[in-house]
Amino acid sequence: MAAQSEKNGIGQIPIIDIDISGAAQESEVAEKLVDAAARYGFVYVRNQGKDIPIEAIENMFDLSRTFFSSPADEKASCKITENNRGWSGMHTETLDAKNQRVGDFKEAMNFGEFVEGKAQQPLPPCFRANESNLNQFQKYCHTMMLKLLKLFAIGLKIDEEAGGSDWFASRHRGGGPSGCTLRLLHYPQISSGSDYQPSVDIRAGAHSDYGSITLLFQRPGQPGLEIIPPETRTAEKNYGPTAAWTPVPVNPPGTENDPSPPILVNIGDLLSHWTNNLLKSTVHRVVFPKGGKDGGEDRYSIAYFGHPISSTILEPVPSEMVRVLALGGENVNGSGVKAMTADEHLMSRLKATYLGMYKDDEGDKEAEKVSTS
Ligand SMILES: O=C(O)CCC(=O)C(=O)O
Ligand SMILES: [Fe+2]
Repeated sequence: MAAQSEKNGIGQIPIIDIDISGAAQESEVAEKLVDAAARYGFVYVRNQGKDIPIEAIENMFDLSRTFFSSPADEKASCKITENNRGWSGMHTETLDAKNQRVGDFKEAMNFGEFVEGKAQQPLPPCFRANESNLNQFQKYCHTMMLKLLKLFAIGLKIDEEAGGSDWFASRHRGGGPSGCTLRLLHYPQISSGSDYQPSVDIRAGAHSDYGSITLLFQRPGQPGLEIIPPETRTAEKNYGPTAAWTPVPVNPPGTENDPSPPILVNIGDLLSHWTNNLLKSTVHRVVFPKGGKDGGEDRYSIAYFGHPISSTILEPVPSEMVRVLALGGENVNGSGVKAMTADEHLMSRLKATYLGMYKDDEGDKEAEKVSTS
């Protein structure tokens, strides 16, 4: 099928088809992908079940519902630890501490990498019985991430002699652990009598993702994601209610008849930092549906956070498009910045998110330093 990209109006995130045949089409799609990532930091990837079978996505959502409805002590048996794996309950995570009164109205389950098909973390019975499906789903996501990274490298015209189209992908596969994380998310509906304040409370506070790229799976009829388009962002980092929050529909026009909503792909802080902010790490959040206290439905989503191999040194990207953006200061290509590894970058961001879980308090300071915002 022909690759297709359309900008359906101002402020709308482009929809791209990555079902590619032939090199000419590949570079056309790659260019569109880089344009979308440079302008919005987000792009919809049509989902016809070619990269990831629709059934595998449906099964993951079924499993997610089963897990989140299981008894509290079962969930507590795999509680999140410093390695960022496991279950985090309601209000555990506070993505935007400056603007939030309480933590996010969500619960989540993080899976780190599997080794030889086995999870490297405690699993409650429902996941234990589905370990091979979880492993397979993670593989699908990882493979799709590598395909996208290849397209980004082509779109950025990375120098052939330095590795060309494989430059990013080769730093995300084989040889050692990485921060790659599969995350199931559940945003429960508000029960009557709960301490929920519609004017301030939020399902997931404003944040940008930490890694290279994120794949996000959403469900029809369960909206809530919003972004601040980079071009509307102000210098003073206003992520509060008066920022230019723009809803991101689950099914943008033209995708309603696809077998599954498009997969949203967004750029994380690390890839933005790495490309001297050519690709944007866009701030986003998840809000409650309008309608008040007793309204709304449960919302489920699944995110795959792609990261380079932990020991990867974030050396300058050998691309003229990236080099011309080197202005010094925060840029990897500039002077005076310590070349950090992917793992150092990730740890600095995690410490800022899970207030209190990491014992030292350096996280906030380090996060400020590496933030691409
Ligand atoms: O649930 C969503 O739609 C977004 C989740 C998200 O942004 C995250 O977990 O980083
Ligand atoms: Fe996110």
